Amino acid sequence: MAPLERPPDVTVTVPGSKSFTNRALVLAALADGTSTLHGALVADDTEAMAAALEQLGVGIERHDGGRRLVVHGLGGRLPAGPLRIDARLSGTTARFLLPVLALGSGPYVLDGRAPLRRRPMGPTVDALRALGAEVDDGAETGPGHLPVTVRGLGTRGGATAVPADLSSQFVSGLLLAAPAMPEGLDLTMLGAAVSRPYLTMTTATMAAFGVEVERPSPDRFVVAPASYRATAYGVEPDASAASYFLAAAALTGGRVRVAGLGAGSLQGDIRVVAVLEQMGAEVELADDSVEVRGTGQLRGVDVDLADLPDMAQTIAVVAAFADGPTTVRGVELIRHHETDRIAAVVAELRRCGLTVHERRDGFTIEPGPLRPARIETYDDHRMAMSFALLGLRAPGIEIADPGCVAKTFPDYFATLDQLRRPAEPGPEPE
Ligand SMILES: O=C(O)C1=C[C@@H](OP(=O)(O)O)[C@@H](O)[C@H](O)C1
Ligand SMILES: C=C(OP(=O)(O)O)C(=O)O
Repeated sequence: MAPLERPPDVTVTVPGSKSFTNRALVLAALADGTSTLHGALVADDTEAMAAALEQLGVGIERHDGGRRLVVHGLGGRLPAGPLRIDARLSGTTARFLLPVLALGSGPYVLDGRAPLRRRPMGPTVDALRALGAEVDDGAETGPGHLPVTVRGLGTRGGATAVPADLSSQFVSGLLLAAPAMPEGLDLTMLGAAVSRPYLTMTTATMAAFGVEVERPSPDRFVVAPASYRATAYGVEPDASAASYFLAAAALTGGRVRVAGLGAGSLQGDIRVVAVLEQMGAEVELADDSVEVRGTGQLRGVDVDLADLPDMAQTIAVVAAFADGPTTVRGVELIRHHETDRIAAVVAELRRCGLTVHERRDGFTIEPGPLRPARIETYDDHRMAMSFALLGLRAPGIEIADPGCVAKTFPDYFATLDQLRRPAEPGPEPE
């Protein structure tokens, strides 16, 4: 990708939220009746979820290229096994589906591709055993890892404590299935919870499908046995996907607006604009749109991204162009994402010639001139999407395995090319 010839001045459209799409798919599947999802993401992560649910007997009609889904729910009744389900590379599919599988007799085997087999599943496995399910894990890759076999005849529900300092998805997945458990769920989080905004996204989506979650304390969730109500659900644009275009405005000195995403979003990653503003960009967060304007000035910052861990790579590439060092902290958990994202960011920015200091929970980037480099992406869509931004300003940046963006944003590079469009006409003179 050649550097931009002039700063962008565009409005871009990003696809639906992966996180909301996969939550809504699970709840529509558990509901009794027919739901419609509008604006759904069409990508590998969501197709993994949809295909898995179809194996469980959920009817899914795809319209408008898969962006509108008509889902015929099971009402919590799962077919007997044996079934083998492939979560591919999707952490949400794995962590959200395991508790769903514990609602059926099974046996169900949940597996995934090698990078997903490396990611932790132990907190969900332990919680499901505590709730009465029979779970065999680690036959091939060690305890707490896929493939995992589930038999749910004994699942009662009730009380359980779940570590929340490694991933928020273990808690989210158990909550999503909770109303279908005979005794419901009384879940207490252990440790310093990470990615907290995703927990709010979970309870908000559950409410949209008719189930309320009580929160007696910030770390405790109580869900009574209940039935989800089939509904029409609108998926908002993906704030994580939007971040790359908003960051592009900040690091090129241009203007980028993303429609359909605004101040009311529950997605924690919308908060990336506060970091871009701290670095020197101008930000306009309206009800139904977000706009970032680069000012030509970028300051280094010291930020804790524990609530928006997927933004660590986005901020890292902006930091490469700042006028001082940037430290990202509070994101040790991203070592267990698609790849060890801390090690990957450090290695690839060093490959570009920057001095980067690795921390246990993040990194410190010293900005400087970038040399041409072929960026390794480690099966990680966010490595590809974030590091591609370097090429908007620096020559000779090549992204290895660009197709890995299909995990959540198949059209990413076509959308990124829109930054080369001629400036949008300004308002007519008075
Ligand atoms: O619940 C979700 O939809 C997600 C939660 C987060 O996972 P972690 O809590 O493991 O960071 C996030 O990184 C992921 O992209 C999506
Ligand atoms: C961590 C991510 O996804 P998941 O955990 O759902 O695979 C991500 O999209 O950055």
